[in-house]
Amino acid sequence: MTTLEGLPAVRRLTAWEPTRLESLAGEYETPLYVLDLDRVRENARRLESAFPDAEILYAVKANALSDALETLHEAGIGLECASAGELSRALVVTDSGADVHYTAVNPPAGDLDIAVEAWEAYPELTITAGAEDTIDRLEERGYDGRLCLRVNPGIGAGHHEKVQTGANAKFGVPAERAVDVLADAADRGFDVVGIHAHVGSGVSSDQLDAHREFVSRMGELARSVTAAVGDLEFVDIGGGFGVPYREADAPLDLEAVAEATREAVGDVDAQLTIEPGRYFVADAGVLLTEVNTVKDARETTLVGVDAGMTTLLRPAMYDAYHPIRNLTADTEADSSDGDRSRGTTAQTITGPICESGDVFCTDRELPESERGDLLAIGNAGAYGYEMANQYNSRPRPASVVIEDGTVRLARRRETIDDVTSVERES
Ligand SMILES: Cc1ncc(COP(=O)(O)O)c(C=O)c1O
Ligand SMILES: N[C@@H](CCCC[NH3+])C(=O)O
Repeated sequence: MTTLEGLPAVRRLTAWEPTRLESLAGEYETPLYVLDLDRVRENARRLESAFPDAEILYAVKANALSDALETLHEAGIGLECASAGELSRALVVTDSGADVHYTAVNPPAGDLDIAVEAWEAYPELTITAGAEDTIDRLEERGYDGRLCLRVNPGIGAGHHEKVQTGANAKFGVPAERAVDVLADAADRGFDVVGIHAHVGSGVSSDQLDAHREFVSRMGELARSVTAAVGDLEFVDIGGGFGVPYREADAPLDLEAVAEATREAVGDVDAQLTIEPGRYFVADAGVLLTEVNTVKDARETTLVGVDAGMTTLLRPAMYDAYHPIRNLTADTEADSSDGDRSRGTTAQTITGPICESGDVFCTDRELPESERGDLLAIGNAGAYGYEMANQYNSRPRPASVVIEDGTVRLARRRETIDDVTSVERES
């Protein structure tokens, strides 16, 4: 059983050093994403120790920053890509392509062209198809390389309905059709290497039963495919391992997830493959943002900050909870000469975007905010920058990484010119 105190299974926002974060904001301005690469490595080690015999890939979509990909590649983790763009990033990092999977979901023609070109250069690349059309379209492009079939297992799980994929018809070929589809693909000359499914994202320990049912369906399917079509090299059960976002949430019991997985697929004569994204990076990232407005509204104190739903979309999109800490108030409270101690009050924290959904939290009890305060929004390492956008013609923020105690700029802040220049170029 993973415990909070024993293993560093969850990194609370309070573990970040406030004065350090303040100095980063001072140097690089806000809003600013910060990613701790040492923490990413620790998360990788925890996954490796829970799944010692598995092939582990990183789902690049969680955070595609080159520094994150390089760090994980050096740690022996492969890369799972959801688009031609992610694939292009992975090919910069990989040596042979053998540790790269491209998972095609209704792939635009240009993506398939790039994936097939990538395979010509890296024949050990694996392409995972989630529809028979995708297999046909690969064949039309002359592809007869390593093929994995994404199946729809008919069971989903995850932190929100919008991220549950396992029973959503968009994702994968119905599992009951998999044997026929793979037999046909093998007859057509594809190198059938695996089956794949992804139950959903942000699966927590209280959804362990759904995970158990999911992996048991995958085990059963793997045995049927092996009997009817031939040996499989791997069974890929996707990612989805949840991390705690609320202060009171327990960390995912990774050992229990691994044990349930082994019970279901341990006797299948194929490599187990997992491809988490969030687990590697979520708690390795924070978003720093500055308070610019404090208003006494009718029922709450309204706090305006310089990050918004364009910087971190998760609260607006999924009502996702992210821990928030007022670093300025904490530094004051810690400083020896500081005799100031702020009270707390219920605050609604919102960004600069013209949408009423542009809210990070509603009526959350936090130290009273003042203009100029620096806030840290925790667990922002996964699906943070990746889902950032330029709505309201707002440039995306900068990202810095911390490694071995040093900080470097990993991605510069966009400018308004970056937002508009593509029009002038066309
Ligand atoms: C196919 C696939 N693999 C892996 C992942 C990674 O999910 P997570 O970040 O929840 O581990 C996703 C995203 O949900 C996915 O769609
Ligand atoms: N973007 C989602 C996760 C979805 C992963 C992709 N299938 C989140 O922030 O929770």
